[in-house]
Amino acid sequence: MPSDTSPTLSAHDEGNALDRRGLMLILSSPSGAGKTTISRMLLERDPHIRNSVSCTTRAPRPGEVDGRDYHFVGQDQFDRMAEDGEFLEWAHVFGKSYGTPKAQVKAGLKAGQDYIFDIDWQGTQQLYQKLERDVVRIFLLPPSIEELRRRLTGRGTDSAEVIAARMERARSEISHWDGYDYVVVNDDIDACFAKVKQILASERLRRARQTGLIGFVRGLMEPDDELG
Ligand SMILES: Nc1ncnc2c1ncn2[C@@H]1O[C@H](COP(=O)(O)OP(=O)(O)OP(=O)(O)O)[C@@H](O)[C@H]1O
Ligand SMILES: Nc1nc2c(ncn2[C@@H]2O[C@H](COP(=O)(O)O)[C@@H](O)[C@H]2O)c(=O)[nH]1
Repeated sequence: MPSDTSPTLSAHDEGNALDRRGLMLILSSPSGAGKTTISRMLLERDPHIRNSVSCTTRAPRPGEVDGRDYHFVGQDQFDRMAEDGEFLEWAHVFGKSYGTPKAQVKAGLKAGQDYIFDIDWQGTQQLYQKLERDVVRIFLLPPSIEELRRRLTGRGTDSAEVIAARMERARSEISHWDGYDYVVVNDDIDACFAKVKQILASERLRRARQTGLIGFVRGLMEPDDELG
């Protein structure tokens, strides 16, 4: 029998697992490749992961909700927050400012909470420099440049000018693919989602994240009273 101080198996993730530290799942891609779609699918289906809601100075798109999709802030407020060190990372993207608020994430990770980040390569590098062991980096690629244009146009949320600017940046965004742990081509959405889920499931099982393992293994290795 394990002693009183041995950890018990706790309900965590799918099925029972040991207590563990949370992880930061980063999704990056050229604009329109499918980060938001995959993030939403994950958030709807997996109760153990939360969205890291960024601040941005860009205007809301139709259907976007303040506080859920982004915190929409003015440039002055964003600059003040950056100056006060309120961001884990921040960057200028497509002429606007975007940043990840620090609040919650650090404490959440310690308590075993996972977070999903839809951020660009600049933010990914900053998070990796600060929290390397917590970060899992996935880059999504479109099946072709033509399909990327079709998706940006078909989304119907941006002006022709905005779409042209994002297409113009697509190749330079794609050039950062090799700064990621995993690269997934988002051709079929369900197949892509299945791969992202597989990555998440494996990363949750990493030994270094399983903070309950040391005590659990110690308990297993204690002498068995019944054997004498
Ligand atoms: N595998 C797919 N097949 C077809 N359409 C897709 C697929 N994945 C995403 N889409 C569609 O492509 C459009 C762009 O997707 P989404 O908004 O998720 O991209 P994004 O990478 O988050 O873009 P941004 O960086 O501009 O926010 C959406 O209309 C979405 O429904
Ligand atoms: N470095 C950061 N990049 C971010 C953040 N939030 C979003 N993004 C990236 O910006 C572009 C454009 O996003 P959109 O919603 O305007 O289409 C995209 O690549 C996002 O991943 C952030 O907090 N930090």
